[in-house]
Amino acid sequence: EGVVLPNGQRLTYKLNAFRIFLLTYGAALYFGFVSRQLDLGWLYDNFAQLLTAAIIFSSGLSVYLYASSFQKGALLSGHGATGYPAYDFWMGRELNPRLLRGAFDLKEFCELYPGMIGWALINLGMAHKQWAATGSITTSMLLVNVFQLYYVMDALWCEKAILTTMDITTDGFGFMLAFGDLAWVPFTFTSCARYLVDYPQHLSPAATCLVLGVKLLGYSIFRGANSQKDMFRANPADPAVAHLRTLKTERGTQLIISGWWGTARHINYFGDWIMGVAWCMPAGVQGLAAVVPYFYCIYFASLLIHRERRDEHACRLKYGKDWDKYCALVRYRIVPYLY
Ligand SMILES: NC(=O)C1=CN([C@@H]2O[C@H](COP(=O)(O)OP(=O)(O)OC[C@H]3O[C@@H](n4cnc5c(N)ncnc54)[C@H](OP(=O)(O)O)[C@@H]3O)[C@@H](O)[C@H]2O)C=CC1
Ligand SMILES: CC(C)=CCC[C@@H](C)[C@H]1CC=C2C3=C(CC[C@@]21C)[C@@]1(C)CC[C@H](O)C(C)(C)[C@@H]1CC3
Repeated sequence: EGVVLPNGQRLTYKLNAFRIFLLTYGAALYFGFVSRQLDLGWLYDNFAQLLTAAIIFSSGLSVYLYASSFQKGALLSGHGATGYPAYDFWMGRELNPRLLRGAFDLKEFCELYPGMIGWALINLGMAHKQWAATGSITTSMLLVNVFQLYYVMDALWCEKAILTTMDITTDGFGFMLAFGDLAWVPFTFTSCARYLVDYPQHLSPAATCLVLGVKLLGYSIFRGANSQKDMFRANPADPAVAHLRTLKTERGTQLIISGWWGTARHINYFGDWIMGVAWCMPAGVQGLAAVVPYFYCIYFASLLIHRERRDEHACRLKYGKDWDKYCALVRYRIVPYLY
């Protein structure tokens, strides 16, 4: 798959994330739970050491990325090469640093492979630790594993969708994404699963149904909105999206102003956040008091609010006054009738 950058340059990517996920996660499942030759609980026992290693590695990678971005011919990010070293180190100067004569894209790899697959494996390790300690896996631990596993699989199966995100097309590869991909995602997104090893929660059937309902609501909005936009961007004449009302723009690309995208300018973020709440709910009311298992949905709200502002800025540059027209038609940023 390829992506055409704002400067017209076309980059190609080899998409192997889902296959590598199947190999690694499948092996962990078999050797951990079937042949029982692998103690996945080791991930729980050595969590702090692994996190420390991830922080050290991502920091070292960031130093390499910053230094190598000064090589002649490096393709720089539009807003990561400001001349302010601290900001450029954080955001990343080079847009798509590569190895092996351009065959290995460091940013795309780090964004989807070690962090996302690591997230699923650490969750599995938490479930294995609970299973080894108690002889069973609670409904709450199962829900967290299944929910987040599905999210990881969705991201890896739809790997080419990441090629049009701002992280690939616009943001440089610096400490924010290196640390975010390799340390933040696998070690903070697993907070709830880790909490459930120390404080097992037993959900009632009613509570389980409530969690499932919230997850289904969030996923319907997330998948419905993202698929609608992806289909429209791929082929506006597709019968599934041809009925949508749109705003024609001088840029040439149309903006959807009905369907999911008529309710809020980033309705997909709202669905994603609702899913995040469903991932935390298995920790129950006791988890709320502990805060840690609800960290994901608290952090995620701040990330999405900030991300929406960054995308708004990018869209205002892309669309100019047409974006103002769009904002007048679709007044809410993320939450319909609220924000
Ligand atoms: N779990 C996590 O930590 C994270 C999850 N995500 C998720 O990733 C998904 C993708 O988010 P993100 O990468 O921010 O990008 P989005 O999928 O939100 O896409 C934003 C782009 O879509 C286009 N667009 C915006 N409005 C419209 C419209 N009305 N009609 C047609 N096109 C429109 C614009 O690009 P153009 O017009 O140029 O096509 C805009 O720049 C989201 O669901 C988000 O929740 C994102 C970050 C972190
Ligand atoms: C505090 C701090 C260092 C934050 C760094 C932000 C990163 C954690 C996120 C920035 C963009 C991300 C994306 C995903 C995960 C989190 C990070 C890396 C993503 C891979 C999750 C799955 C989605 O389907 C996605 C592929 C669209 C998404 C891409 C952006």
